[in-house]
Amino acid sequence: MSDPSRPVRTAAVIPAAGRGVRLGPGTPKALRTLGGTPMLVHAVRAMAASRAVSLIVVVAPPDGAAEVGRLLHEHPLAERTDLVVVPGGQTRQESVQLGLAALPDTIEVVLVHDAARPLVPADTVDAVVAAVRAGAPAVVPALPLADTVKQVEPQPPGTPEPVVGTPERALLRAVQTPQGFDLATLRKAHDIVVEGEGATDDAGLVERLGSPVVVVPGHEEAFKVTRPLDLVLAEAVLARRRATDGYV
Ligand SMILES: Nc1ccn([C@@H]2O[C@H](COP(=O)(O)OP(=O)(O)OP(=O)(O)O)[C@@H](O)[C@H]2O)c(=O)n1
Ligand SMILES: C[C@](O)(CO)[C@H](O)COP(=O)(O)O
Repeated sequence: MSDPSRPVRTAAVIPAAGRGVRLGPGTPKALRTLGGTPMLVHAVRAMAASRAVSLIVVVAPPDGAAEVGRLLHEHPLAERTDLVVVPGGQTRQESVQLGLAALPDTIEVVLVHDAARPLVPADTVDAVVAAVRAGAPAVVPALPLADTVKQVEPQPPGTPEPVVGTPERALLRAVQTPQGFDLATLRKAHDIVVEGEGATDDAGLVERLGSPVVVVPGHEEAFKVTRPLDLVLAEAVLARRRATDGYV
């Protein structure tokens, strides 16, 4: 039986190597600013806000690791959190794999958190860590859906898409990050799933192993900055936090 008083070493991998095509032309998405501070810096601070996290691996755009290193040097963290920057890959899955490869074997629990979810609250991060430490090999924060979802038969642009089904909404959840894992389980999942047959999130890879994945409550402010309107919402949330919580 595991000793609950023994410290479990927890790291966070932050994939930040995406271009942000859906946000529109410009610098890579993670380096765009939110309230004057790069989105990536907010995401790194959100992980460091959890006392459990002792190491953060940032996966930078493939040609931008030096720039990201400089940027993070200008925005230092409290001394208890170590920071490493590695270059990323062509897909999110590849970037996460490169981040996992940088983790020492002393790490037991890993969080994978999108740089594009800069405003996840510390309580959500802590809830994910706590569920993994309690024995779940894979934990995802998620929220019920507000919209009804239709399954369609995809058609070329301009052609109406026939509906083939309406999944029961009460059974669906919209999944966020950080997703938390027993490190050995996540490494195994990434090792056996070949690129191109991947999943859109890390828990999806663990599901293919046949290992259990559980959901804990997500948070509205953990939304992903994907399209321009998300940036407007993120600026508003940040401004409110700065005015009311002394958030930096
Ligand atoms: N090759 C990639 C692609 C994505 N990501 C990261 O994965 C997270 C979630 O991806 P998403 O928000 O979809 O970002 P992009 O891939 O940049 O977006 P888009 O598809 O609009 O280009 C982001 O933090 C992004 O930087 C990554 O590390 N490496
Ligand atoms: C991991 C994720 O954020 C969970 O919702 C999402 O799947 C990332 O998807 P994207 O294809 O990178 O937008």
